[in-house]
Formats: sequence, C-alpha cells, structure tokens
Amino acid sequence: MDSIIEDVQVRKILDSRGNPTVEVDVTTWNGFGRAAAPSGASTGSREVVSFPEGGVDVIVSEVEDVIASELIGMDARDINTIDEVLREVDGTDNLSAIGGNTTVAVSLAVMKAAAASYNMPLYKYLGGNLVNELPYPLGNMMNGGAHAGINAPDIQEFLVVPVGARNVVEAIFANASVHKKLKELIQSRDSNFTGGKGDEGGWVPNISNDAALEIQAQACEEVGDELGIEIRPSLDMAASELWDSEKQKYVYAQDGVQKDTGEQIEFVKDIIETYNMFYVEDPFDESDFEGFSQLTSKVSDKCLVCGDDLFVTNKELLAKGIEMNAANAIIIKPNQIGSLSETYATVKLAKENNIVPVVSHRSGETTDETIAHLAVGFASPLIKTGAIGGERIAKLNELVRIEEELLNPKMGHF
Ligand SMILES: C=C(OP(=O)(O)O)C(=O)O
Ligand SMILES: [Mg+2]
Repeated sequence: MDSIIEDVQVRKILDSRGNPTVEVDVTTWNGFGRAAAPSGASTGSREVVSFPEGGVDVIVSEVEDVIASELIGMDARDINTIDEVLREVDGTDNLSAIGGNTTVAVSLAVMKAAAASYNMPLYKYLGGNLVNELPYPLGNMMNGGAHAGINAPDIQEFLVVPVGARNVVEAIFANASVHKKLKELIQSRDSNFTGGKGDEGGWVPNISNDAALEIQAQACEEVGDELGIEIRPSLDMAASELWDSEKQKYVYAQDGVQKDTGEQIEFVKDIIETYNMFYVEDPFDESDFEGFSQLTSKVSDKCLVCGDDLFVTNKELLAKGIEMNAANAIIIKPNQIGSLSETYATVKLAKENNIVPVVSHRSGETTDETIAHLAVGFASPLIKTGAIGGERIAKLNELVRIEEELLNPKMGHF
C-alpha cells in the first residue's frame, strides 16, 4: 500500500551543456522519488536512443500521460514489471519511440519512490543493511577529444584514482588537489592557457597527448607525496572517436599520427607500463572485441581495461566480452540501456565473472545524485563522476553524506 504509485510527472530541465533533458517525479501513497537523465557526447552506436523525434517537448506533451496512466496503481517496488511496461509502451528494441532517457528517468524515480515509501535511502534499499563499501572516485582532470575544443589532446579523458585514500572525504579532496596542481602544470607549459574546461570539468590544455600524460603522472606523484597517499593515473581513450573505418586506422590529429590496430595495442600497452596506469577505458573501437582481448591478456594483472562504448551497459554484449576475455571492467551508465532492472542485470553478470563495474556519469549531466546511490548499492568499487563542477560534485558530496550514515564504512575492494 505504502508504495502504490499515485502520480508520475515529467518536466523539461537543463543539462550541464545547456541542452534539454527530462526530470521525472514519482509520488506513491507514502513516498516520493525524483530522477533526471543525463546525455552523452561520445555515445556508443549500440546504446538505446535517448529521445524520440521531437525531443523532450514531445515527452512532456504526449508521453507523460501515457506513462502515468500505465503506472498509476502499480507497486513501485515491482521494478521489473514496471520496466517491462515501459518497454511495452515504447514498443521498439532501441527505445526510439519514447526514448531511453525517458524510460531510465522514470525507472530510477520509481525505485527512489519505492525506497522513500519505506523511509530508506536508495543505496540501502538496493544494497541491503549490510552494505558498507564506498567507491573510489575516478576523477576527470583534463579533457580532449569529443569533450573539448580544437587543439586539445586526442585522448578524451585524463583521470586519476586516489587508490590510497582511506575514506571518501580524503579521496574527493585528493582529486580536487590534483585538479588544482594540473592547472599550474599546464600554465607552465602553455603560457596562453586561459583556464578553459571541457564538458566534465577537466582542463582543456593546448598540448600534445604525450605532454598531457607526463603532467598527469607528475601531478599524481606530487600531490600523492604531499598528502601521503597513492594516486594513480587513468585514461578514457574513447577510441571509437579516433577510429577511421575507411583508413582502418586510429587518427591522432593533435599529434599528426595514425596507428593500425597492432600499433594501437603496443601504444596503449606502452602507456600503461610507462605511467603505471590504474585504468584504461575504451582503448579500441567499439566493434573491436579482438583488440580489447589482446590488450587485456597482456596487461590484466596490472591495469583495469574497461569497456564503455564496447558494452554500452548491455548484458548480451558483456556476455560476448566475458567469453572473449575482452576486458576486466565495465562502465555502467543506466541511460545506455534504458532501465534500472536491465542495468542491475548487467552489474550482476559482471560481478559473477570478476568484471569490475564502474558506475558512471555522462558528459552532459544534471545535479541528480542518483548514481552515488547506485555505486554504493551495487558495491561498485569505482565511480566515474568528475572532480569539480556543480553537476559532478552533486554525486561526490552525496557520497560524503552516505559515508557519514554508514556504520562501518570502508573503501571498496577490487
Ligand atoms: C562519460 C563519457 O562520455 P559520454 O557521456 O559523452 O559518453 C564517457 O565516454 O565515458
Ligand atoms: Mg567512456
């Protein structure tokens, strides 16, 4: 009774790029849940479609009533059935009729309303009373590629993980310190640097990929020494954005070089070894399971090789990756697959096969904090959600609050 859905409301709100997105309110007899959907810029081609033709306005004017009339009277706890109903309302495989951003925002708002109906925070409702592990933040320091402007490095994201941090507060301030240190290091190499930032709050320097890798490592070392904790560099190469299918080459425009798959494998392996990378995401094109597999077999003992565009949070693609030993980590972005229950199914399959799930933001975000709860509830040892900026710290500061609530909080394990 407490969790029977009484109302569903959809509104158009701004995302961090100034684009429209949806926010959904779900009201139950005894609770309330609100969730908003983010948007990608370097999206995987096998993601569900974010919005139908006509965009968010069509959702508000035409779809809201249809969803509300289906969901009112249902029990918000029954998320599997609710997600199936949303898929039936859409009627397409890729959710192109009402949009995966619509279904995911409804799905997450429903689950938050279910939790609130029983006075529970979402992380506890999902993970149970014994949940006590917090994720290490994978913080965005410098941006290139599709998240930055011209003259930026080709590599999309230069990230760091404070692997030696003893708690979330120490971890997020360590990342913020590295971010500050990098501003100084960029200024020392580029006197014209104006302090410009990319979509996720990382600096956008006008320097080569090599120079960016060098100062990333330097900043980790210097701040790590100052704070007395180990901080490791990491990357999201978003290599689908670099892959030229006609040339069959990865094109590094900033450096003026091109690499075939064999050269890319050696290049990435060399970066991992030279810089002691903790984590490398999407080092190959989204269709190249074989390239992933070759790299993973060479470096999986020392580095997480993570699939984002490769898996798009899709259980079937992950199953293929597991069979081919393509990766030892997977990015989890609920709006790539369109619902909480399907997201959970992918996380479960990953964990059963020792694949590290990394709950992640998108480059276009809102101040919605839900992924902080998903990371804790799913016991994901890493969360990728930026280091600074309002829409990024919304998640990080929520982790601080969650840490405070837990009885014996611990950092996650790999
Ligand atoms: C967060 C990312 O970017 P986007 O949201 O643009 O896919 C990413 O590629 O990991
Ligand atoms: Mg990525």
